[in-house]
Amino acid sequence: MTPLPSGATAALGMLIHTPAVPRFPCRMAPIWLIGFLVLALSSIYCTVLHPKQEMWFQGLFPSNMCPANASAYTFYGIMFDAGSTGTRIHIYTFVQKNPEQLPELEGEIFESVKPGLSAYASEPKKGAETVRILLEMAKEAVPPSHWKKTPVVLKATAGLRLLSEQKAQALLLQGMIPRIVREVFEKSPFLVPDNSVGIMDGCYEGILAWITVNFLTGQLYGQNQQTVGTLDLGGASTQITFLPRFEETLEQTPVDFLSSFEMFNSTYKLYTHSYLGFGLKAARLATLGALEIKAVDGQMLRSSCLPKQLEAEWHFGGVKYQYGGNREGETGFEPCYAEVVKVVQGKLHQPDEIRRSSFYAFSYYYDRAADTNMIDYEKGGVLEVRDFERKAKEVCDNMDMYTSASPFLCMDLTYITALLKEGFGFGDNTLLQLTKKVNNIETSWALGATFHLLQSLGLTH
Ligand SMILES: O=c1ccn([C@@H]2O[C@H](COP(=O)(O)OP(=O)(O)O)[C@@H](O)[C@H]2O)c(=O)[nH]1
Ligand SMILES: [Ca+2]
Repeated sequence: MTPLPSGATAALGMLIHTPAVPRFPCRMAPIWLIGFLVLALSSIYCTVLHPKQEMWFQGLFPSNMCPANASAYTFYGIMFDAGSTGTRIHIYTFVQKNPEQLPELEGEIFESVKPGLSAYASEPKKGAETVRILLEMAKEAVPPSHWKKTPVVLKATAGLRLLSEQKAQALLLQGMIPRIVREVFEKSPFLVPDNSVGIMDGCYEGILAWITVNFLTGQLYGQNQQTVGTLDLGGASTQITFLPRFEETLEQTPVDFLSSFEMFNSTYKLYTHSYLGFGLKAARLATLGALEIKAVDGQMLRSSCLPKQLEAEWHFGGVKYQYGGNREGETGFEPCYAEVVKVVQGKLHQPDEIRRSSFYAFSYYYDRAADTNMIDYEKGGVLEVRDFERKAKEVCDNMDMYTSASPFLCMDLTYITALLKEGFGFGDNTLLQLTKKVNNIETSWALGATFHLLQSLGLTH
């Protein structure tokens, strides 16, 4: 495994450049008065306020105009996350205040589109166009003088790895989407490193998300580091990553679940695994039995986790599925749990230690908890594993009241419960910190991947 950045950002100093500029009266002030005001404000800004406080006039001054800041320089990194359900752009701004200090992460611009690139298997040009439109945003966010030295990279995750064989060949082996996306990058004014478009190995997904979360929560530098484990639930795959505290965990873990890397002068030996086919949407297909059937077209797939009278169509990864409720048979939490548990039982490694730890959980864990008002959509919150089970029972046993927004709500909550308890082996009272953003930065593998990228290009000191 390639070593991860040893000298990346060590402190978070976030200045928010969204000044609320008051409206001035139309009459022009005398020119000397304007000059005096500019000098006075810039001097207050440079000597007293910068970088501690946010003021309406702050955005009027370039960050390098203050003498104390003369050696500060800003640089950027652009990371695309091509996931199974959507494509996202992360544009990060870093500031190096002086050569002795590590650069700081100043902020992130984030945007996403749906569906993901795998939905464009038969029309790769359209897929690449979604990337081009997102990249236009980067031209707004990064000043033209920095375009040439700002790297742009796209990493695809589980969606593309799951595509049916024929389409996967067209897409990956012949490299249609990667080739066209690379052309989009080459036509842009940004720096296009070698291997700028590719598929990310599952184990990196977990490690890089763990780095992001532990960096953002301040656990990768300074004293008293108490790292936190991370749980990511994508559409097609799911990852679990933590730093084992007990020797016996290391002894009882298969070697391919352990990865070592160095960061901020420390070496971390992480437990990490990506389970392909255990993402929320892949689990829906597995529950419906769609993965065992070769030609799913025309087959009605039924489940006790769906509203009884439902019959509908669902497109995922370029394939059309027809699904519906158990018209004749049972519906509700119990029969649903019995169906769903088969998808996970005995298929995942269960490290003992996790029963005694707490974890950060994001992506679909967050979305389903927010959809059912267990947490605030903006702020997130802390839940116990048993809260997912309680909510799954409530939704599945009252399907008509809950499933108008998504017919899969009962199945999704039941799957999350089964994955946590029967899959990973978490206890009922294990605490989960549901988090979408920390300090306004997305909890995604993309930040960890950008550290790695900047380090490999020698852009961080
Ligand atoms: O920046 C992101 C990336 C993903 N997600 C969540 O993760 C889900 C699915 O993940 P993804 O499409 O990345 O699937 P994967 O390819 O990881 O299996 C999305 O619907 C979101 O809920 C998110 O909240 N922010
Ligand atoms: Ca993902």
